[in-house]
Amino acid sequence: METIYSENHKLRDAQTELYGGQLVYPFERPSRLDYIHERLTEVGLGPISAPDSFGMAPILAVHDFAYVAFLQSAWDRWQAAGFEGEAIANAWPARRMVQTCPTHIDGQLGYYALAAETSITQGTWQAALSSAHVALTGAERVRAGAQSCFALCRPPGHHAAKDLYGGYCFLNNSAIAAQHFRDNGMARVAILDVDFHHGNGTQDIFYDREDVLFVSLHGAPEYAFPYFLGYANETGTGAGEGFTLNLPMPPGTGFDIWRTALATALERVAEYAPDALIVSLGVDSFETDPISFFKLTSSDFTIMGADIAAAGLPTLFVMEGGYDIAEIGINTVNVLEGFQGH
Ligand SMILES: NCCCNCCCCCC(O)(O)C(F)(F)F
Ligand SMILES: [Zn+2]
Repeated sequence: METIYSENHKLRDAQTELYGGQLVYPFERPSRLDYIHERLTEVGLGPISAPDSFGMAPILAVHDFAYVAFLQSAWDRWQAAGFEGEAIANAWPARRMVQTCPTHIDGQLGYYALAAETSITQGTWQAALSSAHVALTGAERVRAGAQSCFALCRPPGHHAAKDLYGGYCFLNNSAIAAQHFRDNGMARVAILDVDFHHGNGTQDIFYDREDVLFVSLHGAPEYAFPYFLGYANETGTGAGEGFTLNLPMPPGTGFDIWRTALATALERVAEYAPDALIVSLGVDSFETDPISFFKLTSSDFTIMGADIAAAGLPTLFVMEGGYDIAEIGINTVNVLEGFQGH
């Protein structure tokens, strides 16, 4: 299986994340991809190629123009406003307030942020754009006939909506790839999100559409970020009714339960009969992930990959989360090796 990868991810090098009332070194750190890259090379999964550039059109096919303009200028405007630290939202249009975008950068951060843990820093925009181009290059490989491809994306994307960032995400790589498939001849695309966290952004982007099926296995929103989307009763709206399937699971869920949910998810995918499958691949369902509460083991990830392969669909894997960094390489590549059958 070929991997698409760019060193540009290192331009996203935030030094602070708001966690437990403290500013800590971010869980979503550049070294995550070093461990995955090292494991890919160690097992010889396949060639590792640089992304092509796709400009801004595929990004603007998913994200609002004003939001993209905000992301491009936020850091410079934050600095120009005289703030010392990294750009972090601290005020939101909460209940019964108006959803009007303010003029000041401090207000705009809160208007566009869905959470406060994620800072915007020098290089964040460039890294996010490059990450989307990694996903698009992987999509092109699948379009050109590859049975599978791994888009080693960083920063991740599945929390980003058309006009929202947060949860370490800025541009929704999987959604951008799905829209690219749709804009280039595919009638139906399925997105399977196996990251521990609900892909609220991906769900939101396609929620009223029947041409992209969204299926997610994740920590129950009563207990897990993003908390405010991901319930089983969210099934789509309008033309999209029935084209969102959420499979939330409680703290302590192990692979036996998790695998049953995967089987349900893959049944829905088979019924939908898409032209391609995009897997939002986070491995934070791992038993010792520091910010999650599922109990999958490293060998479970191999079985996960094999189960996904059984769907028999052209498959684009898009990297999302995973924070037990010493194990992220093994766990991620186990999925890919399991998918390939060796
Ligand atoms: N007390 C825990 C607070 C966690 N706050 C942020 C969690 C973000 C998860 C990001 C991710 O893993 O879903 C992605 F795939 F997007 F990277
Ligand atoms: Zn996650």
